[in-house]
Amino acid sequence: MIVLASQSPRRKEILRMAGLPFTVRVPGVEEVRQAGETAHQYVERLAREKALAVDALPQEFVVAADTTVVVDEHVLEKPASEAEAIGMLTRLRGRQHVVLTGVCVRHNHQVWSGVESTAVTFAPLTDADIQAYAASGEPFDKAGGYAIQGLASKYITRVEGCFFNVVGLPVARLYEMLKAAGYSLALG
Ligand SMILES: Cc1cn([C@H]2C[C@H](O)[C@@H](COP(=O)(O)OP(=O)(O)OP(=O)(O)O)O2)c(=O)[nH]c1=O
Repeated sequence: MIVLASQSPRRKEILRMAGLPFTVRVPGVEEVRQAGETAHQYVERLAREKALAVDALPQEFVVAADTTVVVDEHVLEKPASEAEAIGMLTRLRGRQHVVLTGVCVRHNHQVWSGVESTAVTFAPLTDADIQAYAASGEPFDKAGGYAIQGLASKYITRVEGCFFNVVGLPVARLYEMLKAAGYSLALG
């Protein structure tokens, strides 16, 4: 059985869509980037910490992830205010940025992890577009302040790489990691 160490509704939805049965155990991990840590190191470390922060039986496969948005070396996490969301979207509009998701599988004292990267391009949004989107409330529990699978979908002109990685879980890469760890769908 897969144990999803996440409270993200999007991560649950992606596992459900992929037909991977799971239960949820929510880790209590503080998401603070360490000085000098690259964005890749940050998301991979957090995914590992989340996977290690939940109890699991030897036969269970723990899955955890952490997503962040990087543009011009700036790491954009979840906006804490409408003003912060407006600032993020202003930085993202009319250009390409990268979404990184660190993903971790833990099984029987063994840990596998990696970072999947997807390039996303935004249309040139007007200030009015950005203000309306920020006022929608959608940005607030999303890294980078947008949801490619939500209202922001009408603003995304190009995706290069795994789409589900942007939403929060690179499910094809995760499935390869699960199989490498000995997971089989027949196990349920
Ligand atoms: C970029 C982007 C992010 N997101 C979401 C996915 C994640 O839920 C969130 C990134 O925050 P995370 O800190 O990775 O995850 P989380 O806090 O939501 O959940 P947990 O730590 O318990 O696993 O942003 C989207 O839903 N759509 C998008 O387009």
